[in-house]
Amino acid sequence: MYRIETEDLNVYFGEDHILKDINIKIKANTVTAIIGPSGCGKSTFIRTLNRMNDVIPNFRHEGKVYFDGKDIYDPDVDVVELRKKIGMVFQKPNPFPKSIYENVAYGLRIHGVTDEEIIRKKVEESLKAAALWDEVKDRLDQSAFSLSGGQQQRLCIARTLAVEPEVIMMDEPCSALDPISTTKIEDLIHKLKKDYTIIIVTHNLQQATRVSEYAAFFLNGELVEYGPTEKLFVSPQDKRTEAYITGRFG
Ligand SMILES: Nc1ncnc2c1ncn2[C@@H]1O[C@H](COP(=O)(O)OP(=O)(O)OP(=O)(O)O)[C@@H](O)[C@H]1O
Repeated sequence: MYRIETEDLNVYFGEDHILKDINIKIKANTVTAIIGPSGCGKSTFIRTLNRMNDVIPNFRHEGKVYFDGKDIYDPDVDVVELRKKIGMVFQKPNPFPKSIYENVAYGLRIHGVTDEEIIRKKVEESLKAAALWDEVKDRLDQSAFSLSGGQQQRLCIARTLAVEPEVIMMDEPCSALDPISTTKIEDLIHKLKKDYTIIIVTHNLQQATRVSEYAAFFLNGELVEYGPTEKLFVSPQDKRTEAYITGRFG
């Protein structure tokens, strides 16, 4: 069984047809890169996978989105629980105006965990998993805003990990970061793959080749090509993929 699967997925914002007949199957414990020029629907696609588009008033979809075989748009699906299982990290680090510790503890508290010892252990475990613990262990009470941009992004990853997701979606997580912080996030993605399924939107094609095993090329709302990253980059099957990866547009 695939962890995430879409079947003839179409997405509309009002009259605009944003995603067209998307069929994709994503295996557990893999990293999939979503690539394509600006405005082709990458963010809309991943936001459809954990129902984040639901908040947009004129959003409408047709087709199916399965998570572990269950259609996430079925009426009996608990959306809060779904978003806990399919976490999201955004382009710009967005820590809360709270301490480093409380940023990671937050998700546990809103999900009803009250035992401080459990929370403390989970905060430490999540910060370690996000490769941030050694840098912050002596300053957990300081504001999250005292961290560098790269550290803030790893803090946001720790916050996502704390609620034990199964899938982590990252929407251009390195685009606001310097090269050293970018390398740290990429190393982290390699490590996290063992325990999580990762979907990353990136404009950086080198990054896609460095971190992902599968790549999906979107263009004008269509999924033009999807397959093993190496194959897609070395021998693209579609002329449009070839044009994009060789820098002829986008
Ligand atoms: N809330 C919205 N209401 C209406 N149209 C929207 C909304 N959000 C996005 N769109 C449109 O949907 C299309 C796809 O946008 P999306 O943000 O998914 O593209 P993208 O590939 O992620 O772009 P980028 O790489 O620039 O972030 C665009 O034409 C955009 O204008």
